[in-house]
Amino acid sequence: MHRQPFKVTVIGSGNWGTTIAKVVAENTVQNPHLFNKDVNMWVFEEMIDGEKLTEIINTRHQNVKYLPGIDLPHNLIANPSLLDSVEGADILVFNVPHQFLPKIVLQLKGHVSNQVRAISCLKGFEVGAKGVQLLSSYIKDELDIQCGALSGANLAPEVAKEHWSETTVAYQLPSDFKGEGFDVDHKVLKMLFHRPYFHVNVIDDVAGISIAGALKNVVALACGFVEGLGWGNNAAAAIQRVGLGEIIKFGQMFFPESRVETYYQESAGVADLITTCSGGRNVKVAKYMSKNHVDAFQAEKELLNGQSAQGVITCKEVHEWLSTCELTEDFPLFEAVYQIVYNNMPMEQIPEMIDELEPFEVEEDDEPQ
Ligand SMILES: NC(=O)C1=CN([C@@H]2O[C@H](COP(=O)(O)OP(=O)(O)OC[C@H]3O[C@@H](n4cnc5c(N)ncnc54)[C@H](O)[C@@H]3O)[C@@H](O)[C@H]2O)C=CC1
Ligand SMILES: O=C(CO)COP(=O)(O)O
Repeated sequence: MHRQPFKVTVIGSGNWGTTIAKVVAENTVQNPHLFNKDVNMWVFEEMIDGEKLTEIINTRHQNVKYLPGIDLPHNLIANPSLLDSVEGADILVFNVPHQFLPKIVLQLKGHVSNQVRAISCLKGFEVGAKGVQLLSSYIKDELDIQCGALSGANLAPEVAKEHWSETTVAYQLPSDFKGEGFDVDHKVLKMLFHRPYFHVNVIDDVAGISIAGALKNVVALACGFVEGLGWGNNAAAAIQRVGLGEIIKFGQMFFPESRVETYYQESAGVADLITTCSGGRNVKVAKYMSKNHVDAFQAEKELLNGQSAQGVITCKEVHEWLSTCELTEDFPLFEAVYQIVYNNMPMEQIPEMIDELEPFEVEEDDEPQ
């Protein structure tokens, strides 16, 4: 880590990756004392009608595949080489669908100084030898760099169009914090992400915002199933109520450092659950499955043009972890989503699966005469 101005690289260029890169690049231009103007964005290269996506971004300044119709700042530079894009960076902003993170981190190992600081915008978990891990902890452990998170009620297309929204950034200062002006702190992160249309609150609770962000995608799938069945708003609200309970329980059980207040006080909590269940990709994929009788992978393929509905993978990660702990019965909604997506359980069975009431037993004396 050098003295400011800090150099920033965004790793990822999907729907949210490109949107956050736009936000960051707008702020680096406006704050030259704090940040280097140019922002590298690592792009998983692909050809679009015979042209490289990186070349399209660098010449037409639009990500025509993952964020069409949105003009990008000219100081945002697409780079197809992961290692070249992180060269000299002080701050890494990770923003890829989380199934690709292990491969990316493996490539970065040995090429990133432990003085670099990072923020993960990913929503999901890593389940492996270390049990269930936050993605920020996974990045921190694998690369030996301090890593926080950004999560909120942020449907990318709305943020990209500069419609007002809020978000939460969570970051804990590392034990080798170098001091103001020499290191990343809450003030620097606010300057990096806050825009007039994108209001940032910076807190310490990395676990709370990450758990909420990962698990609301699973709840959104359940919401899409009942909506697709035509059960209406009451059913969707019931799913969100039960889902919120399971999100909080999961946090308290496996990440006791997370704070319950984060779920209702921060954009990353209930607000993100509501927006995702209203108009996110997860709810759309689940509705499509329900209406067209296709599986989740087919629905993703037909609907999302290469984008990812992260709940499809997260429900499996959650199931694997809960099975290891023999606790699947304690999270009936998460388990129902897993069974629907991976074992063809009929969606109509959700109410029975999540029913928390004891079966109503008629006493003999009460039986109608
Ligand atoms: N899109 C949204 O509205 C929001 C997304 N998020 C989260 O941000 C994270 C990133 O999501 P998006 O940017 O929307 O991604 P996306 O869903 O648009 O996925 C497309 C991206 O994946 C990349 N990709 C495809 N194959 C790959 C491979 N083999 N290796 C590496 N990259 C590959 C593509 O190049 C493209 O950049 C996810 O965890 C998501 O949950 C968070 C808030 C909002
Ligand atoms: O995380 C999101 C909104 O905050 C985006 O949700 P989807 O991935 O379901 O679109």
